[in-house]
Amino acid sequence: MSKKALLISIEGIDGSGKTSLIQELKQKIPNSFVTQSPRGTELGKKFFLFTANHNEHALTVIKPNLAAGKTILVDRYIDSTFVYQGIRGKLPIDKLIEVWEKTVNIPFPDLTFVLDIEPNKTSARVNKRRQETGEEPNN
Ligand SMILES: Nc1ncnc2c1ncn2[C@@H]1O[C@H](COP(=O)(O)OP(=O)(O)O)[C@@H](O)[C@H]1O
Ligand SMILES: Cc1cn([C@H]2C[C@H](O)[C@@H](COP(=O)(O)OP(=O)(O)O)O2)c(=O)[nH]c1=O
Repeated sequence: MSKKALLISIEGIDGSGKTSLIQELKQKIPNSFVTQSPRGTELGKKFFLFTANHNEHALTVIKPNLAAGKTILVDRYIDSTFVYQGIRGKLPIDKLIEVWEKTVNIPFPDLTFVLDIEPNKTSARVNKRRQETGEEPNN
């Protein structure tokens, strides 16, 4: 019997090292697939917009690749919704889960790594990354 494919999410603040860790893991895990949860636009930082985005991403990217037996490494996932739309947006997390259970089908991760770093350590990293990549500041 083939083993169940794993859905692994990597969470952490901007500059905590999610992208770098995922690139390392991708080299080490055979048959892995890397994806990134949809980011919000300026208009789209609300729970229902993220829910629609996560659902679409689950349907079109996550589930087909799990079904194909790939180990999925996802850069930010539903814990980002719990933190940004839930805790920061002041919506109770049990209500968010209840809405998801009733309306959408977003697979929960089998394993989550949270990259825990002092926020003041990430600003130097993000500045360095901006210089290297020319990315624009977020806000
Ligand atoms: N463990 C680490 N130690 C020091 N610098 C790191 C480490 N991991 C990543 N970086 C650097 O920090 C910056 C942000 O990393 P990145 O992987 O883009 O973070 P995120 O995807 O979480 O925003 C990059 O310039 C990267 O090279
Ligand atoms: C996936 C997701 C992201 N977000 C937010 C968190 C971040 O502010 C933003 C992503 O910002 P971005 O700078 O693209 O992320 P990274 O940390 O990977 O560099 O989207 C939510 O609010 N809810 C979500 O469900």
